[in-house]
Amino acid sequence: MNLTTVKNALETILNSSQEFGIEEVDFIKSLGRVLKEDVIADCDLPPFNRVSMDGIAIAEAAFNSGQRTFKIEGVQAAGSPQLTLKNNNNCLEAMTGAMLPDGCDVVIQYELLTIEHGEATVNLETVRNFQNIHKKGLDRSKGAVLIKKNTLISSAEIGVLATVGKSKVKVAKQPKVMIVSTGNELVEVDQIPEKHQIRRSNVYTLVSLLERLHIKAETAHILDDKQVLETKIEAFLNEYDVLIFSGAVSKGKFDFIPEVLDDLGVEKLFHKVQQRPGKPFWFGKKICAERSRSSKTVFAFPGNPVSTFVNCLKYFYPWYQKSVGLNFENTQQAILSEDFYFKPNLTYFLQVKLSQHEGKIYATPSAGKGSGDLANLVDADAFLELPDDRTDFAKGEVFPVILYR
Ligand SMILES: Nc1nc2c(c(=O)[nH]1)N[C@H]1C(S)=C(S)[C@@H](COP(=O)(O)OP(=O)(O)OC[C@H]3O[C@@H](n4cnc5c(N)ncnc54)[C@H](O)[C@@H]3O)O[C@H]1N2
Ligand code: MOO
Ligand SMILES: [Mg+2]
Repeated sequence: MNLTTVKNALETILNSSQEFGIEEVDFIKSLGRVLKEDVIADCDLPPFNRVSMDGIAIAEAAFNSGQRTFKIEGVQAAGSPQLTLKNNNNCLEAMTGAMLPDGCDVVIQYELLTIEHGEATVNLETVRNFQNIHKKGLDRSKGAVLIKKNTLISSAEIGVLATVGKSKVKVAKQPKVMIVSTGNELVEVDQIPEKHQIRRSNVYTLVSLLERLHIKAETAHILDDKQVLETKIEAFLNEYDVLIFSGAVSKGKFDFIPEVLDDLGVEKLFHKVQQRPGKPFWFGKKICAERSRSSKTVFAFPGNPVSTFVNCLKYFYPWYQKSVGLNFENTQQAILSEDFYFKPNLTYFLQVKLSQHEGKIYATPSAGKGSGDLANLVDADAFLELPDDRTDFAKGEVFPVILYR
């Protein structure tokens, strides 16, 4: 049997990544999306010399000439236009966030003052020019690139978008995704299964995995009926950019997905990967004739829950990340905390529990009872990727790790 290596499978998948265009969204809805324009400072940051302590604003020259008591001329509040110190020997009370009054270059906080009869006396030997003043343009200058194109928007970026007045922002369009489960044995979550049935769980795992990427996928369930599968999948291929299947890709009498996809003109790029779990993974693409640049991508994951889970993380995630312009290299690694043995000539995605010790991340095997044991996923945190070229993995060795928490 001809198995594709994990490396080749991933390479094929990354080579078939595609862009889905750009759209403009309200900045507050852009969390988790990928920015498709540079965000520029529309003014200096801060935009004016900003008082950073509540107190009084004075002229340094007056202080340096020996003066310690200053008559209060008025109050410079935040949100009020800039005042001017009329007499250089006086002061203005000035609040945090206010413009530094014209003629002042030092702010002294209330804690270091005594105020009596409209005069402030300073209990200090020296002052520093521009003390307690956040200087105009100190953080960034007008015109500076504050956020680069292709940045994943987090709460930090949301604040910056707001501050430069980007109420609408250009982001990568998300692919339209349909997640399909198959199988006569599956019933809905709110149903009581018969003795021969189980509840349908994989689609919900997949929906939630895609939600972490801020993709809102739709779902469907199709029984093991080739004709029905053909009709429904044909319609889905017309409507969606990506189809993700779970189940019916192995050798069973009712594992119709590969032949149905073939009948519908989806080109198989590989079927079966040299890995466990998730070996019968089928991946393909359909080029749409009428819009030649657009194509449909099909991830048909094996039905066992752990297979579906790990394959979505290992293959769909980087495909999506590359498609929208994000860095997709998984550089995370962990140290195996005990010896492990795995005989088959397959890349093994070992379920592990992670822990930290002296700044290092350790992975303790929590292998579970095979790819049907989805309960074990709750006890683990990640998959440690053990290469297919050997059987013994020693305590202390470092391997790539795919986290899901
Ligand atoms: N003769 C062989 N049999 C099998 C092989 C093989 O190489 N030769 N491979 C095994 C491996 S490995 C896997 S993985 C599974 C893959 O099976 P399918 O992709 O064909 O999936 P199904 O047969 O439909 O289901 C397998 C298993 O998963 C359960 N399942 C399916 N969908 C869901 C869902 N949405 N939620 C929860 N559970 C689901 C299903 O009930 C089955 O128990 O094939 C092996 N067999
Ligand atoms: O690929 Mo299967 O997932 O080993 O059970
Ligand atoms: Mg099967």
